[in-house]
Amino acid sequence: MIKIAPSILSADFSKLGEEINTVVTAGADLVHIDVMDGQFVPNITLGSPVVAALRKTTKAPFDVHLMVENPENQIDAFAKAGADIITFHVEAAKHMHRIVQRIKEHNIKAAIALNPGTSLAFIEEVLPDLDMVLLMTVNPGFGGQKFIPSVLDKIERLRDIIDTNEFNIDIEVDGGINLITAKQVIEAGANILVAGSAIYNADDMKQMISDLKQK
Ligand SMILES: O=C(CO)[C@H](O)[C@H](O)COP(=O)(O)O
Ligand SMILES: [Fe+2]
Repeated sequence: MIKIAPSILSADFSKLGEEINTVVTAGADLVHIDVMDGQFVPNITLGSPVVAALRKTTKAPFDVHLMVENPENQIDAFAKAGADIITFHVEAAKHMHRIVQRIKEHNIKAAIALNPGTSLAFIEEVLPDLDMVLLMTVNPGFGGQKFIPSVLDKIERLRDIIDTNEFNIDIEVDGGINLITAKQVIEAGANILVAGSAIYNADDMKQMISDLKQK
């Protein structure tokens, strides 16, 4: 089953609570929250107090994508704020295994993100401990960027590893997902699609979410 996770990076930040409810009503399976620290990526977005406030506005699962240096310092705060999945970047992590365990201590899902230029080999040893892998299909930092097609091959290779080993791990993709690239990533083996601009700029969000699932 394909799940859609609208990224609130493309939402109107002056009314985030309403914007989340709009996509949840339109059929979002998860709410994707992009956390940027101005260090790992150039932008700064929001922190755990904002997530805690948004938690009061919906019961929908929060998929928190940490684009931050030293992610180990942020796990407890975002878990307490109400994250259901916490994803950190392998490129920012010195102690990957420890961070995964730290997330799991909160009884929530743990995921690792890989930039387009990062090899799957970096997560091989921790793969059995993960609930999800996020394969970035753009370089992180901004919404509305162009999909990088070379990641399709990486999605296929990860799908093969997961299926061969009978791991229960979701493959999420993030960046430049639209009606054309959604078809490509689903065929390659992704099952959770993040989409920001495609959903928030759509005239009919409900139709867009349903169309992105390629039903
Ligand atoms: O993590 C992200 C950027 O670093 C965002 O989730 C992503 O870019 C979504 O935006 P769009 O669908 O417009 O590309
Ligand atoms: Fe993201």
